Amino acid sequence: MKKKCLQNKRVFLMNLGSRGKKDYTLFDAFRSAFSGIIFSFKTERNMRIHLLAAIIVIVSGFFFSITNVEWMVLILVIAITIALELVNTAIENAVDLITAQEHPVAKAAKDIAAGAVLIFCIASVGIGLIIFIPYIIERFFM
Ligand SMILES: Nc1ncnc2c1ncn2[C@@H]1O[C@H](COP(=O)(O)OP(=O)(O)OP(=O)(O)O)[C@@H](O)[C@H]1O
Repeated sequence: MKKKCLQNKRVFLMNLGSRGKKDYTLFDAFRSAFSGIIFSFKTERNMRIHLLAAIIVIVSGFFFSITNVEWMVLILVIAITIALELVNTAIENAVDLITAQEHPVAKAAKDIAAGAVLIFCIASVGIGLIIFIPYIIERFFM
């Protein structure tokens, strides 16, 4: 999958060169951004896990009728998690483009990017617990 996307990217860049940068419209930019998001969902298992977690959190938000401020926090947390995973995917692809060989610097780059996602995921779980535990206690234990 990654190889095919890399091939597509090379073909795209070659075509772009012949069309000229000016022909790259705002619509093209949005399309590229969406194809990046779809690429990440197709190639990254973690991204699909984030999506599943986001769906569970959103359904729980409706179930417990959380407040507007809590919705804003959750939306922000979901968006940042997915955005970080997208950056992580971009770094992984950039590293793979630079070297197909095992290299300690390539490992460090990928591990650090993954670490950034992990840190925010841990914070997200904490935020989720702070928001939902009082609702769970009120609904099921009182
Ligand atoms: N070129 C490389 N040289 C050395 N180690 C590498 C290299 N490529 C990947 N690794 C190691 O393998 C791990 C997994 O890399 P991979 O590119 O498969 O990402 P991934 O499975 O999508 O990772 P993640 O789940 O962390 O997003 C990296 O975190 C790194 O430790």
